Amino acid sequence: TKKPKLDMPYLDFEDGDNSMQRYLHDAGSILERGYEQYLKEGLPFAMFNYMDASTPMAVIPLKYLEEVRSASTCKLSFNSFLNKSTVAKDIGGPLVTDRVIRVVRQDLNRALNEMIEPIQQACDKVFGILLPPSRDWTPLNGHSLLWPLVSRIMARTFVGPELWDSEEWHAVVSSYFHAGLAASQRVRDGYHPWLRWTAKYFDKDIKAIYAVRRKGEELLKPVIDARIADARNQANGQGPGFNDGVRWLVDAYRAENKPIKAEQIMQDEAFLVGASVHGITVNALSILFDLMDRPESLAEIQAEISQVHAEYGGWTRKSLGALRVMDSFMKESQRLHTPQHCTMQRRALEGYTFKDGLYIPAGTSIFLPSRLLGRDPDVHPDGAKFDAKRWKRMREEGDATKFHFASLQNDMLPWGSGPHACPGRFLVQEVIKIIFIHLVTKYDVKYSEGVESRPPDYLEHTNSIPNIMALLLFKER
Ligand code: HEM
Repeated sequence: TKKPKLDMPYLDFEDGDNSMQRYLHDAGSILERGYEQYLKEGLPFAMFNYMDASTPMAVIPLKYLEEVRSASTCKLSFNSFLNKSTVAKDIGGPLVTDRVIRVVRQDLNRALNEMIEPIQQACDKVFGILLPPSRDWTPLNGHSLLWPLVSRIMARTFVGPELWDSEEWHAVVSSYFHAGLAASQRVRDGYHPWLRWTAKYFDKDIKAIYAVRRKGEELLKPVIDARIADARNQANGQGPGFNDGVRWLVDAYRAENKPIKAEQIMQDEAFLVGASVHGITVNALSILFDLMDRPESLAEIQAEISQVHAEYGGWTRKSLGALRVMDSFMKESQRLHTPQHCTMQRRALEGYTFKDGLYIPAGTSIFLPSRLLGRDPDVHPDGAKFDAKRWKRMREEGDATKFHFASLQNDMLPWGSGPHACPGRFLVQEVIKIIFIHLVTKYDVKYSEGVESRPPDYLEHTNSIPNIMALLLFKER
């Protein structure tokens, strides 16, 4: 018997230009049309999937959220979606595993309190180097400031004290990330799925990935040995001496009785870098642009920082939690400018039928709307307006435990939802707050000559990335 096909309307560009380039830079306009025409009516639609040309994307409405959330990972899989769309296996990139997810969800979140101080030290050092004391305005784009800063913060968290500030390590991380992006795009666009395994023999970026992996393994080996020794010492009643990603990974492999290999730990670290550095960088930059456009909010946030600091005497998770104006501003910025148009992506590992009969064939990936949901005025009152204190008011007038930057909500999905919701979101919340405490208390920031407000986002398939290359001017206050 013939297998059922994806049964939903298919949207493409109505003017007939359906080139890959068009999907790379303009897919958002199809999503906008589909959101208004179908999703808001509770109906799904399909469109070309730039990340996997073999099957269309199935974009489904919010009414399926609960079912997607609770579907078994053997049927609707986030890991499979990610591994397939990054073509990680064919380019030698890192695969997401349940183990590495567990490390973030359990070990990282347990350690968050202890991370606050090292994150502040990383900020002190990197700001000091990139924006040294000067009476003049220093030009720097958002990427040049935030990438090295966030990369060091994440290295302190996931690698530990030995390599967090190592130029060699950061060169490995940066080369791996950039070669990975280039290779995955070229292999997706240029190789038939059956022939992708051959790309490693020809593609210069894949060769670069294997080379930086080896370099990274060399750097990690002494760190891994120190963590194995630390775990042994702890078993004998001493320590622990380390609380970082390499130690958590070593513990995870030991608990499973699996060999501890530098090769695998390097790949786990690469996944953690990929999941965190770019996302935090663009989220922080987006908030910075929104803040520069609202001097009255900036002044309120500066006043809140000094009042909370005076009250608590320093920065801990508790005092960071008391920055309610800042938290609300961050969340409002994320509501309007979350980079991902869609989240809750899952790949159907077998044919999947929703309760109302909607059928998703094996191999098809589903997506839920995130950015357009956040902007929808029927979902968020006065949805087009940047209302800086929207979420602070909701906490005061409604439930004080909800509506934080890292809270999960059904009416906006920047972190996804349910058991697979982003486990790194609490770290993101604290990191962005610490970065802004440094930035707005120590520096004035303005746009370069001729730019009045937030520059337009870059559109990249179903993502809208804040303009990381726009030049900003910084001066010590
Ligand atoms: C602003 C930055 C970030 C954003 C916007 C973001 C967003 C997301 C989203 C939308 C998901 C999918 C959730 C779902 O489908 O239900 C996810 C998953 C995940 N994120 Fe993040 N994330 C960010 C930063 C981080 C960081 C810093 C880490 C690591 C520390 C991290 C680790 C993960 C992991 C491990 C998963 C997979 C969870 C699972 O499948 O159970 N993310 N993230």
